[in-house]
Amino acid sequence: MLPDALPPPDVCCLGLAKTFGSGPTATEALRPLDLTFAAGQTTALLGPSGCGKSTLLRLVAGLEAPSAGHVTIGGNSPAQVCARAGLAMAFQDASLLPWRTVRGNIALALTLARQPADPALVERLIALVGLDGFGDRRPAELSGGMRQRVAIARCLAAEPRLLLLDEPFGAVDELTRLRLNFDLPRLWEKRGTTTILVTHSVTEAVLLSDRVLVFSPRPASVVADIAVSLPRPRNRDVMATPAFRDLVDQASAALWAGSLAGPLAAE
Ligand SMILES: Nc1ncnc2c1ncn2[C@@H]1O[C@H](COP(=O)(O)OP(=O)(O)OP(=O)(O)O)[C@@H](O)[C@H]1O
Repeated sequence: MLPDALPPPDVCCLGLAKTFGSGPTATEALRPLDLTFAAGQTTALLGPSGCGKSTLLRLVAGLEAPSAGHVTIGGNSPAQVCARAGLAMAFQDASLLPWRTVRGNIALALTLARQPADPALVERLIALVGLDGFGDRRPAELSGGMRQRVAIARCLAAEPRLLLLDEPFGAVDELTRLRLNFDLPRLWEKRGTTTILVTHSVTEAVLLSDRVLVFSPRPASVVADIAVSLPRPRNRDVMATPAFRDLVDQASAALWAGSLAGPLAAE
């Protein structure tokens, strides 16, 4: 079955916990968490560095095994969803194949999803992420921000129903980042993608998402769950509204309060 035929999934985390290692050197990254990410929604995860956001994303992607609890994606395990190419993830580090061109890296996502080659789609994605004219370049010939944009395009190629983005715009320049913040949600909305996004930018979290979850310092627990019901599509005008600024203030305050309550406060 092509992923197109699949509905966007709910993601449920039940008693999900992760400790790396054991004994005195063990690192408890996640306390048991119960969380549901609604189908078709975009949720941003905000929290101090090292609190466990990437670990949560990796558990949802099935790249790490939980120490306790489990994840279901539309009722299936992460492994089952991966096998049907229903899930794609973009990491902080773009992890492209160095011997393939931009075009080749993006097209590979279709091959891996056992979908037919679609050169026109690949060109549209290259344009979407602002890389017109760079389709024949190899990763080593691109800047870090350009490589991240290739990784985003690759993620979108197979039209996954679940998109996991781990600081995907970290190395992207401010102007391009803002443009991607406006353009990408339109694509997700059209496709009804369930999206979970880790970002360090409070503004970006509010701009992109339907919900912002703010985490405490490690081991991560949710300190605020903020609904973002700003109208879509969002643009620069939305950012100037009192409602937008109020949401940014709420998320910043929760981040700050969470950090004071957590282990960092004792240092
Ligand atoms: N494979 C691993 N082995 C041991 N410890 C790990 C491993 N992966 C993550 N950790 C630890 O788990 C904790 C959470 O890491 P994680 O990468 O999830 O944080 P994060 O919130 O995504 O941080 P950042 O915002 O800086 O990317 C950290 O203390 C980290 O050192």
